[in-house]
Amino acid sequence: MNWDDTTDPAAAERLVGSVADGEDQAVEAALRPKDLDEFIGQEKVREQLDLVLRAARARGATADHVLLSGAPGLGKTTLSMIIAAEMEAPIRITSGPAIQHAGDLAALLSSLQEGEVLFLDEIHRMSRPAEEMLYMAMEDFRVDVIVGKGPGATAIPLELPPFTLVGATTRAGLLPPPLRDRFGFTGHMEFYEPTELERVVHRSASLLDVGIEADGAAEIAGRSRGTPRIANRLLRRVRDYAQVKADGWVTREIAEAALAVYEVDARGLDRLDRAVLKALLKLFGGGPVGLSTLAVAVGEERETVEEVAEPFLVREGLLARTPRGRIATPAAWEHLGLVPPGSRAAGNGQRDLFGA
Ligand SMILES: Nc1ncnc2c1ncn2[C@@H]1O[C@H](COP(=O)(O)OP(=O)(O)OP(=O)(O)O)[C@@H](O)[C@H]1O
Repeated sequence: MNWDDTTDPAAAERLVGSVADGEDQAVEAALRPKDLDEFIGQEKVREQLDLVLRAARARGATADHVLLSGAPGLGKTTLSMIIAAEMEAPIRITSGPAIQHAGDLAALLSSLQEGEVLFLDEIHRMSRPAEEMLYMAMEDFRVDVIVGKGPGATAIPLELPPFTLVGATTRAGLLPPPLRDRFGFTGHMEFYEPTELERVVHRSASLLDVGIEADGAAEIAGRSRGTPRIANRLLRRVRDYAQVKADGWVTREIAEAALAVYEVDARGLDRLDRAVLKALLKLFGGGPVGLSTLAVAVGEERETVEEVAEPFLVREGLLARTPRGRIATPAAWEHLGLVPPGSRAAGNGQRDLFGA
């Protein structure tokens, strides 16, 4: 699945976008769980990783390389920091797009300390030559530095200290098998359950010194699209509202009122998501309709509809992509309080397609 909405500017501006914005980056450091016990949810990954790390510690060895895959904002960076903390090792953080030349990677690898954790975000976006150098570095803790050009070029082997590579990717399927195979452990990060996100919201509220009722936390969690980063962001907006419009205490009513101001609905859809669904239902009778036509109808670029709005609508079972075009599911009609044309369900409080 394509979760990689990092390149679309429309994605970055959204309150429910999963990519970190400047404000997120500033506060996220304070909200990150510091060890595996504090890390909420992802039970399988946590349990498996715990075993990998304990075993490495017991052997006095550097932990195996770890690959973490999953959508943005699910906690891959946080887990890499936890890995370093649990191994009592320093961590270096960089990303695939920042390593464009094999020489950049050689310089980085040769400056690592023994046992250091190297977190490589967006590992699927590394250049080919750097990727090939990484194979040998991961397996043999050695790189060949090429000196000179053409027939006179020579490869000088450079020994590296043992290190743990933690690679993160939103697109595990894009990694070449030789790279994937060199990781000793792969953890697939799933979207979080609402009850887990409630715990995330409670924890963050306590760190941010925000008073919150259980109902208020549940309301925020239910609109957070399975993503802790979004939960934390919505909490901050709700906190603003509670401080400006009330006494600072977050109740269900306050959370609902605040998120209505920001146009994030009960299921976590925002203005763009609803515009796409509304056009599909009201203008095209639920489809099928082609992506380009749908994009024109909502006044957005085709890529914005496809990469920013659709993945969540599909995941929520509100929209389906078919060979004949996009179609709305019965859940979409229900969510927007509309009834499909020809349906005999009108009269139960829902409006039919043409507002009758
Ligand atoms: N399991 C969790 N428990 C509590 N908080 C979490 C958890 N996972 C993530 N968070 C919080 O969500 C925020 C985003 O997490 P993080 O930066 O680790 O995500 P990411 O998957 O690395 O995102 P990206 O792919 O964009 O780099 C952080 O502030 C972190 O505190």
